[in-house]
Amino acid sequence: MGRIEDYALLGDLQTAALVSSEGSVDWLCLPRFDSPACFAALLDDPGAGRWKLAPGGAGPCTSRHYVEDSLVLETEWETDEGTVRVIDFMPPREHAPDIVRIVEGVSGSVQMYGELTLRFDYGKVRPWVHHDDDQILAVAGPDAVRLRTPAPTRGHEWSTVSEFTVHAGDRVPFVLTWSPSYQRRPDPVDAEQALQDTLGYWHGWAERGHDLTGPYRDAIKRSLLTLKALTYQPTGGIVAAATTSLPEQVGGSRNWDYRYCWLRDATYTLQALIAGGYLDEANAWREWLLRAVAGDPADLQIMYSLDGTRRLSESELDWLRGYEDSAPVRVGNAAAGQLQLDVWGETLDGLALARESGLAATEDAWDLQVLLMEHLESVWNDKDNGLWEVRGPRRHFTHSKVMAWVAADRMAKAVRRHHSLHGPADRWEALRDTIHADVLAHGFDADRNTFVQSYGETALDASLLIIPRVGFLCGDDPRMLGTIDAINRELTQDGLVLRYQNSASDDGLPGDEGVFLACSFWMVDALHLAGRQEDAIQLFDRLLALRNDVGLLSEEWDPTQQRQLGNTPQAFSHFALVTSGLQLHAGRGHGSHEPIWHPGIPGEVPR
Ligand SMILES: OC[C@H]1O[C@H](O[C@H]2O[C@H](CO)[C@@H](O)[C@H](O)[C@H]2O)[C@H](O)[C@@H](O)[C@@H]1O
Repeated sequence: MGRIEDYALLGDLQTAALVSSEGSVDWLCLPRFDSPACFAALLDDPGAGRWKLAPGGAGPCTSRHYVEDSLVLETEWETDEGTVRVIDFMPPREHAPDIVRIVEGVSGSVQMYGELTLRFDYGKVRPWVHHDDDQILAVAGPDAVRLRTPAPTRGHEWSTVSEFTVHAGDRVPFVLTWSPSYQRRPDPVDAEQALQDTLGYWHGWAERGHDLTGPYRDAIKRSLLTLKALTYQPTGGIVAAATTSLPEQVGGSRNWDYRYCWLRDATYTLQALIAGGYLDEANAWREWLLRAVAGDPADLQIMYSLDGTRRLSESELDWLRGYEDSAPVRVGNAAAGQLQLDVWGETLDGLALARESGLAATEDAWDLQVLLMEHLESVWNDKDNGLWEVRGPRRHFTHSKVMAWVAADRMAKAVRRHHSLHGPADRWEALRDTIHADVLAHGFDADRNTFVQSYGETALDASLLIIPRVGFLCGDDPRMLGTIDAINRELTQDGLVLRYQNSASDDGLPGDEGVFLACSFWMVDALHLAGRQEDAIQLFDRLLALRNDVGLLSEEWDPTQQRQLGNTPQAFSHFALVTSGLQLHAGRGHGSHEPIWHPGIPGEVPR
């Protein structure tokens, strides 16, 4: 399989597909992001399911791009015989999920080769395939997939092969549609009409946001589009990434399933979407949250499935080799059962931002916030697994305590600012001050002038870079300047930031990992808030250069091999890009709970 950065994303707001630069759809879960994959070649080889459509014998494309602000992908090959373009997209879902591929002859006459290998249940199940009127129908158990195309097709070794010549001006459509095998066949989709509708949808969505200008406009917009593609429209939930088990170290076992809704990742995504001008998504997510966490606040989970299901049992798919032999491939995620105290802070911070940005407070939403805060009052001083979800022993993570401070701060401020919001503000202010003192007493190493990962330990942690952004200390506080220096000195590889040193902090896992991209964006924010604007811009520009040719980032980067690592595209990396980019764009610092955008922000980055 290709490198992680070889993949582009298609999406219909309920699931996503990854298309390689060789024109192969190597990852697709149907009907939802977290359903079993019918194309799982990404995690094994083409026999685990894929759909290739490219000039016969061709390698990687000559170029590819998304059509303006959309998720419609155009991939071009210039060959000796001529030039051909494949237009790939998933129409935003109305009834059944479709992938549409239109082969367009640009010049000359090009011999095309298509190979559709469907393998349901993550590569395990071979369907029965036969012709059904004008369609090819593949059925196994609950799944049915239909392919409609005027191009010739034939069965070959459990795949459907299509060989044809495309001439300049030709447009040859392929429409692949999924439906439950026990339901009637979905109405056929007209490929050209679907293309116009899909472009219209994404352009309309892009225009709804703030009108961005300046050198970072395209990068920020692409990240916002990517974050939108990771949202699940029927419920308002947001997945952390579109994939499972892309490794944090090639050949290693740090392979996790990210196709779920983390309260942390989702609220950060929400902050980025709000900053980009998208309040509807914030509203949908708040509704999702109210349903997902309903019940006893003591039972709050740090993550749920897209519809709020709580049981996300982790298991291994032993029939898949894993990406470049990085085994195991996991589905489900045992982190769902962990205690991660930061999520209260992130959630209450995100809801405060939504409120301050104009999303009307509702009684239900405020009641939930009060219940969450009351529960946090009783547990903030416990040891936890921290935001990095360590599987080693629980600790007093400094970042978790800082985020508990955030929760108390936002709740107290809400009551003070809004007459209609009631709660024990005095008590929450007192708790806020207690936590502040606790962090400074136990989470700061005065001898080294740096905050540390957990109380009483010396290890560093990049999550502490968010301290000024959440308003715990000023950006130019000497303790923050010391932390920035310590992280730059001891926690970077090739100038990019690691989450923590595996050798110094027991995370309970074997192996190593790359640099965590969101942490480098947090360094951009910290530098900016410390007044080191030039350094912030330099690092941000460097991070932008790590995006692939279509603007996507996975979770991590391997500075030695110069390649992306981890699940892709990852919301964590993209929301961090958006907030850092907008902050630089605005040319001023802002707090996580303050709307970043308001009239009067200059349109150009001051350089
Ligand atoms: O490093 C071990 C943990 O890795 C995953 O967690 C990471 O991804 C989450 C989703 O983006 C993110 O919220 C978390 O901060 C990251 O550490 C994995 O999900 C965990 O199961 C695993 O223990």
